[in-house]
Amino acid sequence: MVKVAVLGAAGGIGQPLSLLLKANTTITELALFDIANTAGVAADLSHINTPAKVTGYKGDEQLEGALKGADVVVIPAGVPRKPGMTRDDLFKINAGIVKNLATAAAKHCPKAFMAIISNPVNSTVPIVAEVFKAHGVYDAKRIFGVTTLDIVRANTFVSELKNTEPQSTNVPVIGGHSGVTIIPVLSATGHSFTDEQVERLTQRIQYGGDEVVKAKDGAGSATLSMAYAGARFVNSLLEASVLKKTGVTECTYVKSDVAEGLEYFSTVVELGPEGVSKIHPIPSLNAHEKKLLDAAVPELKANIQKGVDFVKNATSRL
Ligand SMILES: NC(=O)C1=CN([C@@H]2O[C@H](COP(=O)(O)OP(=O)(O)OC[C@H]3O[C@@H](n4cnc5c(N)ncnc54)[C@H](O)[C@@H]3O)[C@@H](O)[C@H]2O)C=CC1
Ligand SMILES: O=C([O-])CC(=O)C(=O)O
Repeated sequence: MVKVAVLGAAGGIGQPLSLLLKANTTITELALFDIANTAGVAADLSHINTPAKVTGYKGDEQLEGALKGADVVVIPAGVPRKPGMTRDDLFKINAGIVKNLATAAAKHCPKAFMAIISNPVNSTVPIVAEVFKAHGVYDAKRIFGVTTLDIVRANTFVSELKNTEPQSTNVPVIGGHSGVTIIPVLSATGHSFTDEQVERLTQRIQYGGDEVVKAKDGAGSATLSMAYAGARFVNSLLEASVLKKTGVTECTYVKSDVAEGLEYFSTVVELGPEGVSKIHPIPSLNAHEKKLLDAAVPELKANIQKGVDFVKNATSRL
């Protein structure tokens, strides 16, 4: 039995993500949770002839049912950006949402792999970790920030420039998931780029999210490409943990000591039966990439501290 719970399943990401997960034949139960509209999404997806039994859960009182027995919990719940906003501007609303959902997960499925999509990821991952610590069920190997969309974008943009197959282009993107904290390691692709190409690609990968926010013009941020990226990440987790495939890797934002002074960082991570199996070090960086890393550190550090403090302050008020 393999149960995946999607929290925020009726949203812009939640619906297409749930559709893609319904197509994964390893999953036997897909639990869809949201504060509204889950019944319709669940009924709709339940007619697809793949093994996963689809169930809908709505509102706080049904959260336990969605989470009980879950092997993987994916969280795309929360508000998206509008033009002019940073991901950090979402903290005010999303921090509380993620904290409450993590609290329920710590109680009802403490061993589940937690895949966090809700922004700002740089802060929401530490929030989930602190909640699990407060409940005495913390396992750093099981909590992931989903940064896969940065890799998906980087692969697309590089393959367009270099005329390579998009699926076999593989650009490591390390660091965090917002603006300057997103560090594409173009030097690791085996391609050569002019300085101007590096500049343009880096800017586009770091601000790919803004490109979509602008194009959607007030109607939200990336949903379809994020659903694709989220499904890719969950599929990799299940391949490594359930199907016991070896050598499955993804860049993901986890508790890590690869970057001095930072508690969380994304590099290539090998996935295994217990979640994180091996964290690869920061790949060798050229001078330009070292500068990107230097620029990322202070922002990432502040984002992480903000998440940690949010839970600590909330706990002390209890
Ligand atoms: N990690 C990444 O690369 C990306 C992250 N995101 C983030 O994902 C989040 C969701 O984005 P969208 O799906 O576009 O937003 P959306 O507004 O379309 O959907 C969010 C869903 O969350 C639900 N929700 C709100 N509070 C909830 C709660 N307490 N429990 C359960 N569900 C709740 C809403 O009812 C809604 O259905 C945003 O924070 C966005 O910034 C978006 C794209 C990429
Ligand atoms: O830009 C946003 O707000 C959503 C996001 O994280 C992305 O598309 O990478």
